[in-house]
Amino acid sequence: MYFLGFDLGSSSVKACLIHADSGSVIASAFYPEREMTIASPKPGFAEQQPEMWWENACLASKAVMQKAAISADEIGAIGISYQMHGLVVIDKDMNVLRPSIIWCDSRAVEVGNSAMDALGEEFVLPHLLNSPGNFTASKLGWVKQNEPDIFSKVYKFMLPGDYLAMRMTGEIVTTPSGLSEGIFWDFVNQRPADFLFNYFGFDPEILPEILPTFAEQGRVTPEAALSLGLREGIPVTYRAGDQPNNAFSLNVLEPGEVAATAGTSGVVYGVSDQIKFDAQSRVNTFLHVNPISDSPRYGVLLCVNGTGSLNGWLRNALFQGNISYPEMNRLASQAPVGSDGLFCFPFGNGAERMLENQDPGSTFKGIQFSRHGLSHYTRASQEGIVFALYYGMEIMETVGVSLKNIRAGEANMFLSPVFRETFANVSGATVELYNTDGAQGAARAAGFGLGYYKNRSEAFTGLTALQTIEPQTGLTEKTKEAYFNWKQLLETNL
Ligand SMILES: Nc1ncnc2c1ncn2[C@@H]1O[C@H](COP(=O)(O)OP(=O)(O)O)[C@@H](O)[C@H]1O
Ligand SMILES: O=C(CO)[C@@H](O)[C@H](O)COP(=O)(O)O
Repeated sequence: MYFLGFDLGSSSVKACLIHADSGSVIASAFYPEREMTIASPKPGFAEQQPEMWWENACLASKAVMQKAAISADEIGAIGISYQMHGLVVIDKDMNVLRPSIIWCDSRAVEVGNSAMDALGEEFVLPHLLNSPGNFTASKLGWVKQNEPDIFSKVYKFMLPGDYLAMRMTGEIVTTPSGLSEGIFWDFVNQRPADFLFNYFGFDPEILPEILPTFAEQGRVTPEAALSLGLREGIPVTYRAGDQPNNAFSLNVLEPGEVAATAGTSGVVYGVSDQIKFDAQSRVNTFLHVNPISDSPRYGVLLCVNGTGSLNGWLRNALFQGNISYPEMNRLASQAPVGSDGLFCFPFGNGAERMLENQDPGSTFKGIQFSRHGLSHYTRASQEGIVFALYYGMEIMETVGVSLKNIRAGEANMFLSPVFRETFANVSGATVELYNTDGAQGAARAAGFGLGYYKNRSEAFTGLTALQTIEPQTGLTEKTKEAYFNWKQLLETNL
């Protein structure tokens, strides 16, 4: 038997087919080759067309099936991971009513702040663990206030992964973890937050059916099977936001375990069995996904929006697309630690939660024409992203999350030696890089959702640490000094 995982990222849709018993990857593919478009029709807006996600999912699925050369009858289940906090709205015929307002769109910040003021922090925080901020509920509130004609046609709202699953199965379903990432979940009453629906004036009927994360959530329809190159009737048995899913992929399930990723966004994610939250919502707490524990697990997450998005922007804007990421990494390694005093602030991809939803834009500081060249720009960008992540990690530590040992997939910006070494040197943490990614994790999770795997060792057979990066004596001092200067500049300029 095989399991098929999809990861709907902001840059591409990845698909991965694994063998159920050995856990080995049979084939993987992603579409498109260059990052998907994020449209910004107005400053602070970030939108993607759900149809584009579906088309790329179909291409990735067909490519995997072609590479694997197995019969689709042998696929036991499908799992889905997806970019979080986005909003998709559909009418009663399942037509999408407007482009998706995605996670890094900043338009709803004021809507969320007004909700927080009206409902009162003392009430909101214990129930939602976060401000409604810029999350899905506030985005839906924005549509209601600004696009009443569209809002009046909304039959259901959903998260990006719920949409992908709907296209596969025809079922409109979500999960408690998904509702928590949308800030629709009341942690006190362990159900959708009625008071928030009342505040925004949302009819509870627009909520999709709620099913567990690991369970059958629908079966591939004949029409979808044709588009995906699969067979009808394969069950979808798992869906989760890409950050809890990244943690799952790395077998980060229990308290004290920590995962990281550096895709379009960069995230550090710590698991806890205690409710921990930041009163300023600079780091966020959502329901984690854990198939082996009867009691809830929580994921405390810091997000830097401008991670791979900055790296991709540099590639396109500075190098006009004529360079590969490995070449950029080589260039970065030619500049010294601290980039000879060139500092980059990577905040050019929407409201940064860690900066209390300010959107200062990205800046390079300290440019000296006779000293700095392309290698400095490339290194300063990678260092700036790591410093921003570490700035958030310091906040996580104040919330009680310990960050000594961090697991990540050997993927995205963790492929860059400068990036991963700077990460270990500034944080003092040991970083373990594994042979996995979000699509592979979603495939393994589908096996849990089907009931095929019963425990961690069955589900994670073949998951291997490829390398361990320890802080380097001699470089930690210099890296920390560069971070200290970066942080001072950030705080004086905010
Ligand atoms: N070899 C590499 N070195 C450094 N960064 C890379 C490399 N390959 C890809 N990336 C970065 O990873 C980003 C894509 O990561 P990915 O995990 O696919 O994102 P998402 O899940 O958001 O779609 C790219 O924008 C790019 O900046
Ligand atoms: O907002 C967050 C996490 O809270 C982002 O991590 C999104 O989930 C998008 O992820 P990528 O496209 O960067 O994987």
